[in-house]
Amino acid sequence: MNDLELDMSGTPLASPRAPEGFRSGFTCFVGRPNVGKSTLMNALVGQKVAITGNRPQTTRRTVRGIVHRDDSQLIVVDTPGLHKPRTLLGERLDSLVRSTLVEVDVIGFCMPANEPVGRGDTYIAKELAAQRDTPVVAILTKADTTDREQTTQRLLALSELGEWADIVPVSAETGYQIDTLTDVLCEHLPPGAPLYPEGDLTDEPEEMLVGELVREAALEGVRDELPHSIAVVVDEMTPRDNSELIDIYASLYVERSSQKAIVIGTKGARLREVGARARRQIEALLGSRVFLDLRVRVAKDWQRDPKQLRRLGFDQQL
Ligand SMILES: Nc1nc2c(ncn2[C@@H]2O[C@H](COP(=O)(O)OP(=O)(O)OP(=O)(O)O)[C@@H](O)[C@H]2O)c(=O)[nH]1
Repeated sequence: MNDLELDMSGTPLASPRAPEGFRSGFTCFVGRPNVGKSTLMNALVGQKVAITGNRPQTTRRTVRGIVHRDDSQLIVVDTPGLHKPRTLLGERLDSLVRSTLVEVDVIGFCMPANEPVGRGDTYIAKELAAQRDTPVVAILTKADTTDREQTTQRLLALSELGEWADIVPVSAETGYQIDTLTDVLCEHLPPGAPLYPEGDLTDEPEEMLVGELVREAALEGVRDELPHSIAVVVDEMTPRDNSELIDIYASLYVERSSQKAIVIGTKGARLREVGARARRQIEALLGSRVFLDLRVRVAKDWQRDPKQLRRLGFDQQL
């Protein structure tokens, strides 16, 4: 397993020898868009390392969240929802999900308690059945939204969807069974030394997290196709001389000038709100005061253009 672990983390082992009985390895959560995968990862890690949103397909990047236990270390890889490809970006996402599935030690299949089993769930369950070598734990998410009887019914429906190593109902909102889920996932990890130093919660560069927080703020309240058309690049992030302030310059890319007008809003009101919201989150993340300068730029049809995708940083992740 060692080659694979080094491959995925890209970092050397934190300690050359495994402490007696220690387990370490990777998991990923799969499921339809919007079932609560990113929120669940944040709950497991105990800090916001992935952005969430009430629009499907908020997640575009593979973020690793790291859960530290006395006897194990679980690294959560955040995958975009499995979905049928519509654009070039969509196609790349799909192959990313598939390649992630074969590289983890245990898969978490997420289905929400507050919706009946749909075609998307059946499609993904079938995909997972093909991963014979990797155990799959079925997770009923958003268990806070249903009463006991409905939860039981959903658990039953979930159990009939496939061959699961375990089934665990959880709520990332209330924390219900989050520890239990961590225990269950860790049981499936191979023996091995910790892969990351104690205290690390993610291996995403700070600039990436900052960009994601800006994108999250920009997505709030926008409709239709716009959420998929927004990409954020942090152009510069530097501590200001003789001050505790960090200067951040970021560009918000959209695909058309009509979208640019929406993002900016009347007399720039909307962009100011986005900036204020993002700044609060970034200050919490960095533990420092921040000056945030946001520019909105048009990159025509970037989702379909390989050159633009590369420029916006999607080639390294996808
Ligand atoms: N009530 C409740 N809502 C939740 C819970 N977990 C997630 N949500 C909400 O469900 C929505 C989607 O959550 P995400 O974590 O972004 O879902 P995702 O599966 O990562 O979505 P994609 O990025 O589209 O794949 C958000 O509005 C969350 O606040 C939960 O345990 N309880």
